[in-house]
Formats: sequence, structure tokens, C-alpha cells
Amino acid sequence: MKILVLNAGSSSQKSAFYDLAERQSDQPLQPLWEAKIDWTHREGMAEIDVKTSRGKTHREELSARDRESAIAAMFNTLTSGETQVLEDLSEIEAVGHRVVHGGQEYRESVVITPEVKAAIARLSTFAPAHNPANLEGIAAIEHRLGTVVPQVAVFDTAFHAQLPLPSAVYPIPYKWFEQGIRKYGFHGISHEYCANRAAHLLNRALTELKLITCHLGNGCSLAAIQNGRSIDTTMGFTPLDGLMMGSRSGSIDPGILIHLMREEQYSVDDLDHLLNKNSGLKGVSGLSSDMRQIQAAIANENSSEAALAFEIYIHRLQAGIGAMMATLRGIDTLVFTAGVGENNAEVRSRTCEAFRFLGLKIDAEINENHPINQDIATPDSTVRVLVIHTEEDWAIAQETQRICTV
Ligand SMILES: Nc1ncnc2c1ncn2[C@@H]1O[C@H](COP(=O)(O)OP(=O)(O)O)[C@@H](O)[C@H]1O
Ligand SMILES: CC(=O)OP(=O)(O)O
Ligand SMILES: [Mg+2]
Repeated sequence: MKILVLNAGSSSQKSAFYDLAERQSDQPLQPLWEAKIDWTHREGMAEIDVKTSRGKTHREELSARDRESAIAAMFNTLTSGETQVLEDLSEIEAVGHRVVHGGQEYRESVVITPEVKAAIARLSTFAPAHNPANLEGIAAIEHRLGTVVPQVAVFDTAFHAQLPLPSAVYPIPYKWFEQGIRKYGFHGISHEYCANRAAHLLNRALTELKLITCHLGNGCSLAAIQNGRSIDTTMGFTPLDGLMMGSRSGSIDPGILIHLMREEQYSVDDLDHLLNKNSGLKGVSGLSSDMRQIQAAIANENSSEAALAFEIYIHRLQAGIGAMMATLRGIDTLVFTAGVGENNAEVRSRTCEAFRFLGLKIDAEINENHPINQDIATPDSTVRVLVIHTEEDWAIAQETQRICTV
């Protein structure tokens, strides 16, 4: 089955094209074509980066702020130029979308219908940086391929749908929970993929592992996984809760919001913007939401603001992992994944330092040099520590095929 995957983020649009008929082993299939549109690169511009499994690449910059025209340009690279892998877009048999918020209604992947689109739109208020982008991606496909090609929504909330009540219910009036104000959790596609991959790499049954997965990208979250299920996670009602992130605050005392609204006349939109876009690494450092830039500012400019931002990030990550260990009553395996988790040896080693007292030890050389899809713990470590390349797109492609063939 030929499947296109769209993974829309707040500031980027990743896409991948797979021919699932080509799969020959139990390893994740590599996409024949993959593309990323990045809007953060230069003000008012979209940068499109394309690569194929045959080593062809293409880069172009467009003065396109809107997703629709950038997606159109990206699609052109599927059917023309050096990166062409299809004669015509009509060869695509199904499209899978990562949809960030599925709310209470959607606990499993579904074929997208007008009703599903209406629900994604309704839930946009809970994930304003993500759900509208998903809808634009769905519309762009309909525009080109019509409604004959099935589109499937794979929800980032689904993996956490069975959180035990003490984790899912906030200590606020209970009727709010009945109105849907509860912990949903996000990055579920990645947490679930990494849990399965960890079991595979360790040659253990997933059901016998107590896992903590650390998804550290622009958005960051932890999941505590037992019996293959998420039993706790750090993101909540929205993707703003929990760990410190690139530009999101993570958990802060809600009293701060009350104070700012009452004493400083902050509006709802001011707070939304400040907490989602201007907090986290960016807010503390005053420099950037990108961990590479934070570390460059520490190394090259001796920036004390960047150094503090880094220390808060580590402190909160260590504390979050400690909390997940308590929920799990232990830990067998710690997993690092996503942009920072996969690429940043210092974040991994600093995080692990806190758990030396448990006998968790990592091998400095493997951590620095060969971490991807490896166990970076020393042989005598009491906890396995894996770095896993998350393959959200591959997971979405498999799920899309499953839904389209049932
Ligand atoms: N090759 C790399 N080396 C170091 N850090 C990286 C690398 N690639 C990405 N990152 C870091 O990962 C973060 C972005 O993660 P990513 O998973 O790509 O985010 P998202 O999918 O949420 O957009 C940034 O802070 C960036 O600094
Ligand atoms: C849910 C979420 O935070 O996603 P991302 O990390 O892609 O922004
Ligand atoms: Mg991501």
C-alpha cells in the first residue's frame, strides 16, 4: 500500500511517503521520500527540504506563510524533479495524519469524515498550535486528491486514553472532569513506538517492562509505561503542561496566572502567547528555543541566562523522571528520543547523573559516539538506558494501513 504521512507541528510540517509492499524485515521501513517545511528559518519564508531513499535532495525557499501553498510546492517534489518518486499523486492509496488532540471522543485511529474534521476543529481550542495545522493538511489533501482517497487520523492522545483516574483527574471540582477537563497526554505515537522498539531492542516482552520514555523535541514529555500501557505522563489537558520545553513553560504555579491577570491586567491572549511561545528555554535565555543555540551561547558567549535555562531544563527533567519512577514502583528501562533526546549527549548524561544512587550508569563513550538505537548503559547498570530514533511517521503509516484494511 502506498501511503503518504503528514505530521504537522506548530512551526514545521513533516511528510513521508512509504510503499509498505517493500517491507521485508521487522525493521522500520525507511520512507521513499521525506520532506520538511520549516517556517522558523526566516521571517515570512518557508524552507522546504526534501530527500529520497535514493539519496536525492532538494531545498527551496518560498515566500509562503500559508501552509496550503507550501504544501503544494512540497507535493510537486513527489511527482517532478530529482526527488520524483511518483508519476502522479493519484498513485497515493491512503493518507495518514498525526492529529495532536483527539479529546474524549477519539481514543483510536479513525478514517477522517466530515464529523471527525468537525471534532478536530472543536478540539483546536485545546491544542491551538497543532489541531488547526492538522485541518489545513487534511484540506490540502482533499483539494488535490478529492475525497476518494481515505485519510486516517492517528491521535497523539490515544496511547494515554487509559490513564488511571488518579493520574487523569485534576484535583479541582469533579464536575470539571465530567466536562472533559482532564489529563489527556500527548506525543503518544512516539511514546508507544519507542516502548515497542525498546522491547524489541532488549529482546524482552513489552508487558514485563517498566519503562520511562523521554520525548525531548520542541515539545517535551515523559510517559511511564507498564504492561505496554501509559499509566502516567507529564503533558496534561493541553501540550503546555509538564516539562520545560523549547518555548513552552511546562508546569508553573497557576497562582502566577491569577496574579498577572489581577494585578497586571494580562489578557488571555497575552498569557497564551507568553506561555506557549515565549517561555521555556527561549523565555529564560532570551535567546532561542533551540537547544543547540542554548549550548552554543553557553560555550561561546559564556551566557549565564542560557546556562540557567539549561539547568532548569535538566532539573525539571530529573524531577519528572523521579516522579514517574514512583508511579511505576521502579524502572527497568529509560528511553531518550526526539531531537534533543536523540542528539544531545550532555542532556542524557546530566539527566542520568541524578539516578546514580540507584545504580544507573551510562557508558560515556557510547553515549557520545554511537547512541542511536543502542543501550548506552554500562553492563553493570541496574537500569537499561536506550536512545531510540523515534519513527512517528512510520508508526502512522502502519496504523493507516491497518485502519484501511480492516
Ligand atoms: N542534530 C541535532 N543535534 C542536536 N540537537 C538537535 C539536532 N536536531 C534537533 N535537535 C534539537 O531538537 C529540538 C527539536 O526537536 P524535534 O524533535 O525536531 O522537534 P519537533 O518535532 O517538536 O519540531 C531542538 O531543540 C534542536 O536543538
Ligand atoms: C504535542 C506536541 O507538543 O507536539 P510537538 O512536540 O510536535 O510540538
Ligand atoms: Mg516532534
